[in-house]
Amino acid sequence: MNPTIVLLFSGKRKCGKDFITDHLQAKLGDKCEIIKISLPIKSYWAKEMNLNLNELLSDGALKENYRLEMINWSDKMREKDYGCFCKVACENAKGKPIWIVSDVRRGTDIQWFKENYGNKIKTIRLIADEDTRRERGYKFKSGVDDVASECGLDNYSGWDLVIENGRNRDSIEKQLEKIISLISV
Ligand SMILES: Nc1ncnc2c1ncn2[C@@H]1O[C@H](COP(=O)(O)OP(=O)(O)OP(=O)(O)O)[C@@H](O)[C@H]1O
Repeated sequence: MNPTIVLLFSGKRKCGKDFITDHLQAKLGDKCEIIKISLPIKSYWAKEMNLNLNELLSDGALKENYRLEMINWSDKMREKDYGCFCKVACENAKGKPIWIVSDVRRGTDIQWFKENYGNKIKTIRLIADEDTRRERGYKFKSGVDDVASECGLDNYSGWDLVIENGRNRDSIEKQLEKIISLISV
């Protein structure tokens, strides 16, 4: 079964992509599935390096230790097929009507979803001020924060919704309400 709606979430490091999409999933329940484009990348990396996949998926230090290498390896793969990780990541979600893609990072990610799911996609940008992101553990790293995986969508202007998740954020309930209103239009 194809999805009826595909929500694409984007935002810079520590803006709260996992936090917001986890809460959204808890609210929507069985109807939805979270898709992480980074999952096939991390699965490969965990296998190759003999790492704990769950730890690599969590908000801990392991992810940061390997982030740069994972970006560089995955960019090489994308040069051959820009949709390769999007395609594999979606396999797990087949059967659910609402797809929540929690880590859209590049124009080619949006392009791939548009090509495959057309007007079912809605794009959401999460923003947070740098101080708040720093409090959550963000620290600028050259090769990570100044390359396409982090900045690829900085100049994208077609967002269906922009959500503030920094110092001036609304309550999570209000944030979720705004997102859910996209599903019903
Ligand atoms: N609205 C919020 N209220 C309270 N804590 C938050 C909020 N948003 C995010 N956080 C916390 O900030 C930290 C970073 O958030 P999260 O992991 O969701 O960011 P991310 O955008 O997914 O980061 P990354 O790009 O590194 O994967 C987490 O510990 C999370 O619980």
